[in-house]
Amino acid sequence: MEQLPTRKKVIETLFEKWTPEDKTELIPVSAALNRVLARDYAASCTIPVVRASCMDGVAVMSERFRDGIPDTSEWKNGEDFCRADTGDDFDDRYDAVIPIEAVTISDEGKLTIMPEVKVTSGMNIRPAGSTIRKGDPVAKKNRRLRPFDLSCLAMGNITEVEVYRKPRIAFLPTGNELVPLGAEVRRGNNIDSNSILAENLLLEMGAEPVMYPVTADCAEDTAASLDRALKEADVVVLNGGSSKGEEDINARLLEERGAALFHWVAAAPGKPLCAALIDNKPVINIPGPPVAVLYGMDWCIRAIVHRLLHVPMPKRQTIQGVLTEEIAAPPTMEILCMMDVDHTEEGYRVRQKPWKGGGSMADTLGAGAIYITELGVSSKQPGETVEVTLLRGEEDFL
Ligand SMILES: Nc1nc2c(c(=O)[nH]1)N[C@H]1C(S)=C(S)[C@@H](COP(=O)(O)OP(=O)(O)OC[C@H]3O[C@@H](n4cnc5c(N)ncnc54)[C@H](O)[C@@H]3O)O[C@H]1N2
Ligand code: MOO
Repeated sequence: MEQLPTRKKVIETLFEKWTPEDKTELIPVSAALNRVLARDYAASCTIPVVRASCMDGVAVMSERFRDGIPDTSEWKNGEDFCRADTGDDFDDRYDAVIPIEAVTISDEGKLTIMPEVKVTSGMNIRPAGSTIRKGDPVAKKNRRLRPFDLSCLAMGNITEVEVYRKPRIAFLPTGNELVPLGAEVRRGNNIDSNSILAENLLLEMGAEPVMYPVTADCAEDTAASLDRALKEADVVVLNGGSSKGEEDINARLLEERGAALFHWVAAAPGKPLCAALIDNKPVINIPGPPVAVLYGMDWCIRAIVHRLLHVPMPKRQTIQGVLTEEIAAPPTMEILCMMDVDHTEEGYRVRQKPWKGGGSMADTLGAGAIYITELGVSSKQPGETVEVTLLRGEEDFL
């Protein structure tokens, strides 16, 4: 049997032939959570500007303590000492802070210092720049900004940041049978559930979905929608119409334009996937079945989005589970298996959900984990341990 191109091969070839354009924008730091920096940033200020107390206490002049605790009966607040709490600045004449627990200040403002107190210059004082120094690096290019990164930028008084624009990914559902969510479902109809799936997968990836209404299976209309999407987006996903039916015109359209790099891949569900490049923009025809959309969005579009975002794909949580039933798959294909996960006293037990016959698509999509069969391996037997990737937090299974 002919070996179809693997997911790896498709992505490698696409990335070799495609030169993504870096598009950036300037946004307020307060709106930058999870965005990716397009340049390095350094602090534009020093904090503390001079220095600050690092205890709640009393600031004093250390030279007066050279011979032990001085007589403080005539000391005046604001002249001989002053209150300086944690983080406070104070007059330059003082150079040490005594913790408040080691002194008493009477109602009349008279200071008494405990006899065992030792005072040295700089005591309990944070120097200038101990929070941040002008010019200190505060955030690095190609970092996804987490809450603590935003606080570092704020400490450096950076108000706006240059980030990569969210990749605009157009999603074009196609099919005469499709009706929008909420419409009456008549004989022969199917609800366009892939749009809500794709839109939310894209949002999770940090992309900006550009959603199109359903286009009928008509070559002219699809070509017009595709051209519009190519103007509006960085990447276009054409959904459905990828296989061999009369109405399967989408992959054909890409082939006719001479843009197709691959049609049919060694990954199923979704084997008739077609990957193309038009005007230096990836155009991916993901097959119509919902699990094919889940898989295609995951291995192909996710890789493209992260390339545009300049960050590696986040690692997902995996667990080791013992198979309760055989998984059989052609050794030339990487098959996405939707898995049920059970937590027992002996650990995890996993089982493939049916994806063609024997169960509903809705049940299949509700799987707790995925397993992708390995090239060159034709079956996994009950009792074997496999690594599965969780689609929900592990806490959901415990
Ligand atoms: N004779 C053959 N038939 C098929 C083959 C083949 O090799 N020979 N390949 C099969 C494989 S594998 C797949 S995968 C599918 C691919 O289907 P298409 O990409 O052509 O998709 P459609 O025919 O348009 O739709 C298939 C199925 O998916 C539903 N669909 C489509 N869009 C949506 C949407 N937006 N939301 C929800 N569901 C959607 C559609 O209604 C159909 O039920 O072809 C096999 N056939
Ligand atoms: O690959 Mo289609 O790959 O049967 O769903």
